Amino acid sequence: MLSGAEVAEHKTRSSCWVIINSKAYNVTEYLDRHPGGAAILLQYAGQDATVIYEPIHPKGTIERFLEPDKHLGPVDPTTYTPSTSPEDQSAQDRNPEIHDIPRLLSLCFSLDDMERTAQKLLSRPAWVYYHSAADALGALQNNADDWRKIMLRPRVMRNVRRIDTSKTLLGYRVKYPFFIAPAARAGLADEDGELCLARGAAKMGVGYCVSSVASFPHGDISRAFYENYGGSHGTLWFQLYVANEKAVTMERIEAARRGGYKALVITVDSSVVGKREEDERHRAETSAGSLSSSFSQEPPLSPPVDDAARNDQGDPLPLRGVHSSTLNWDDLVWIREAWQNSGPIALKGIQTAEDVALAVEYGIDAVYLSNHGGRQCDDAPSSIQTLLEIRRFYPRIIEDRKIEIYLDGGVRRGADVVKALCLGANAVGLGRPFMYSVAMGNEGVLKAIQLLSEEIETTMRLIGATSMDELSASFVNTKRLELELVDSLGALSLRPQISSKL
Ligand code: HEM
Ligand SMILES: Cc1cc2nc3c(=O)[nH]c(=O)nc-3n(C[C@H](O)[C@H](O)[C@H](O)COP(=O)(O)O)c2cc1C
Repeated sequence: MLSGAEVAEHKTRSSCWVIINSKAYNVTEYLDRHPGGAAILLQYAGQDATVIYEPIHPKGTIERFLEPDKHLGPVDPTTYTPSTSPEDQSAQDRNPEIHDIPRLLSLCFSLDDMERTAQKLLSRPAWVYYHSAADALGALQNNADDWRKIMLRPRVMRNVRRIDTSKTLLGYRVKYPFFIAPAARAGLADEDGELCLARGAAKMGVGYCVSSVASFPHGDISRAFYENYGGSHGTLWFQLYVANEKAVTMERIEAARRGGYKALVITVDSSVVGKREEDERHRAETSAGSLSSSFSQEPPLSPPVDDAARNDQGDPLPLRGVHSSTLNWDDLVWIREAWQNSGPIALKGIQTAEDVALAVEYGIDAVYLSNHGGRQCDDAPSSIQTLLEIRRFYPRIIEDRKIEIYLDGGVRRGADVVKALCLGANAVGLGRPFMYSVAMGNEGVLKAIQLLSEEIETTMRLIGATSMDELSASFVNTKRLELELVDSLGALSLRPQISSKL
């Protein structure tokens, strides 16, 4: 068995070991391949990294990615102090009385109630990861504020006894005009993570767009969906992050095809990962805590200047360059080829009318307006504002239904969903609310869907609409938000396309 002192000797770029769950690993050769970058590994070189490793890696990551000969075996736990901190335990571990999920759910009357309950249940790293947003939180705030700037215009004295909320999304029937937006690492909230979401979506007949960065293999998630699928309502999409390495992207597309995912949703707003300070602060705090209690008393190692991870061509990646930063419209050619016509293709993260027009030109099936829940570009517009921009500058795109339009960001009420549909969206996604629901397991997911669908039906009755086809712009007053629209658009293409480096 190794000792903490032996591991601590390997703390440089030329020999880098880490301890995770009382086992040592040699990550020297993995440094430049590590998707989270070499710097973080070097920061923990020679030390226990469990506390930071656990919340951000799906189970089985080491077994999958690190060659067996790099698994160095157990480390004597008496020779170093494992880096767990009390605040990283889930509230359930700290307070065993918080375990009556049915009781907790019976006290939730809105998605906001569910969020407050989830905050009590989730571990601190999970809460911080789900809750955080970029920089000064401007885009996050826009998402919350803009729904309130649109008023409803209720029509009365219409027979609204029967309401039909069903729709066809990218060729598949769903019971409600909302879907579960892709969000990474549901496994932080519950050990069944994405499986809870897949079961819930299939049972309730809604859509689920599964993240590239799921806590479970994509085959297991689609199995959980199809085992619970009634055969008539519900659909499963695959969200694709285009990776720095083409081979990784091809593997993801292949997993989507094999798993029977019905649409490929390519995220296009993540050339770098946004600067999420709540997340970074928490990591820094836990890393400081773990260092003070761990074997080594040295301060964290600053990564050497030449430490930046590199892409397929050997170019250094941008800061937080976890996904491809060269992705451009030309790449759609090879992505389409790899997808082999297995279903429609959507672009997620579109934030301007110009890019919607380009997507139409490129023959894309759907645009998914989103600022990534305010986690990427700060001060980006809300998706509902982008929808108004399309209505003003390209009304034909909406009138002639040239492309399906999805959107997300800050949707917390049935009324928000109805507003988006009145303005021409096909359906809306919800990210955080569903991650919070997973903290309450399968029942939590069902409850979130139930709460939202009831609110949609109530809003439709109160404005006097009985089906999705009846929803129109005459039910909303958008004047306040329209005052904030740009006066004119930019050129469709700002500069000649750089040719793909992938
Ligand atoms: C020991 C072997 C390790 C392996 C095989 C490994 C593997 C991976 C993989 C596959 C990802 C990408 C996950 C995804 O798709 O998002 C990832 C991301 C990441 N890893 Fe590791 N990792 C290891 C150790 C560590 C350690 C010790 C730390 C920290 C001390 C760490 C920090 C991170 C971070 C910060 C990310 C990026 C998360 C994000 O922002 O999305 N990793 N790692
Ligand atoms: C914790 C978390 C993880 C996310 N992971 C992904 C992801 O893996 N892929 C992606 O395209 N979008 C991701 N998103 C963005 C969501 O798909 C969605 O755009 C956003 O959550 C919508 O805003 P909302 O949380 O206010 O509903 C993530 C969002 C959150 C909150």
